[in-house]
Amino acid sequence: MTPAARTQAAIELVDAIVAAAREGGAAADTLIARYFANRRYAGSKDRRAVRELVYAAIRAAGEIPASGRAAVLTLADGDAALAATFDGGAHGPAPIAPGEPRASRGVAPAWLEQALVASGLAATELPTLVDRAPLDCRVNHLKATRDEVLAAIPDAASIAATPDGVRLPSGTAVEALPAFRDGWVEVQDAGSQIVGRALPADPGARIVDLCAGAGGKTLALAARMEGKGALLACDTDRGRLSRLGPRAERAGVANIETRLLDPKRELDALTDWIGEADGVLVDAPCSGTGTWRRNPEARWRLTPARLERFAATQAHVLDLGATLVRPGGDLVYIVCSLLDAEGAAQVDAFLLRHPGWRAVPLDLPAGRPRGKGVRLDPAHDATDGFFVARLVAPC
Ligand SMILES: C[S@@+](CC[C@H](N)C(=O)[O-])C[C@H]1O[C@@H](n2cnc3c(N)ncnc32)[C@H](O)[C@@H]1O
Repeated sequence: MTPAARTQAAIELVDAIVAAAREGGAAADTLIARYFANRRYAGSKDRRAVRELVYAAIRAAGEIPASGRAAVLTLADGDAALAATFDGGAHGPAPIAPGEPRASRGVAPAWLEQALVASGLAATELPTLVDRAPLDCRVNHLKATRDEVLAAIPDAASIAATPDGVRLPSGTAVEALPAFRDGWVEVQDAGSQIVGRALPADPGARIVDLCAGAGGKTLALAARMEGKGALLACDTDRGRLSRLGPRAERAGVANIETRLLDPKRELDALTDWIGEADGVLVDAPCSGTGTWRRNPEARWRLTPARLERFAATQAHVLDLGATLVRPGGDLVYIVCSLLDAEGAAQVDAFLLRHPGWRAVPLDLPAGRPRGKGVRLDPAHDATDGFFVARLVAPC
């Protein structure tokens, strides 16, 4: 592809991503994969270049842009080589017309930037929310030590704040590495590794991971439990939960049971666990404001109404989790969001609804206190953004 054709491809892709954000369509990565599936003439260098341009355009536009062209033109204003590709050639974009509209630069839509600042983030820190994320992995101690992984992957470096974390150069094809195929490492952001450790998980414990998804935190819990005890992984999403089985097999974990839950009737499938769990992890569905580094277009999809629906689901799954905890047991609440409405305020509201429960201090190697929990963010911790709180049931 010529440089101009790459620019045109990026414009078309940003158009598709904008439409998907407006209509609740597929994620940017999926759209990019589909686009190239139909364009076999694009080589790997073309794909990489187009993808980088697409993500740079998404990152630069805080508000949802009017068009892909407006978003890419914003980048072209500061990049003479990119501007030169608007040459009107057969496969390239039309020349830039005087006064053509540009996408407005920013971190997020104005209402979200305001909500983040009201949640205690400094305006100067906001740009870190859409920086490029590193590629972090967790060493699976059931199969290897961190030193063995560092020896096997020479480009990997220890992540100091985590006992099991290693950071790889961005873009590493991790799934092709023998260390990945043999279950020595799992892809998991350092922040996710750190907040997951808020839940005690001793060998022999009985633990429920209520919103397990594809099991990123479940597998970390299983490793800390050394494969001993009972670990129940639940989710309402069949597709996500079904990915946990093969991952557990690769990781050499045998003590995970999965259960698919019916939304709003979750307890029907959990009667045998009511009041029985030593610990329950509620890694609740959320707006994902802490993971914009990985999914920058997510900030164009969020609306105040969607945020309210997330908050209602979070209260619901927290109450559900509390039902499963034994007297004196732990309920750990996590969201990958930096908004108080989904973090500190959820915990305050939970404690008002559940007299006798208390929040206990957390001793984590990263993050700062926020309300009755701890918050990690890209600016201070070089991780995705998370809120975590540990709640203890009355005896
Ligand atoms: C933040 S994701 C979990 C990520 C996962 N724990 C990990 O570490 O990879 C939240 C999950 O909650 C699930 N979920 C949504 N509503 C739920 C409900 N009512 N009960 C249980 N899980 C629910 C979603 O399907 C989603 O997979």
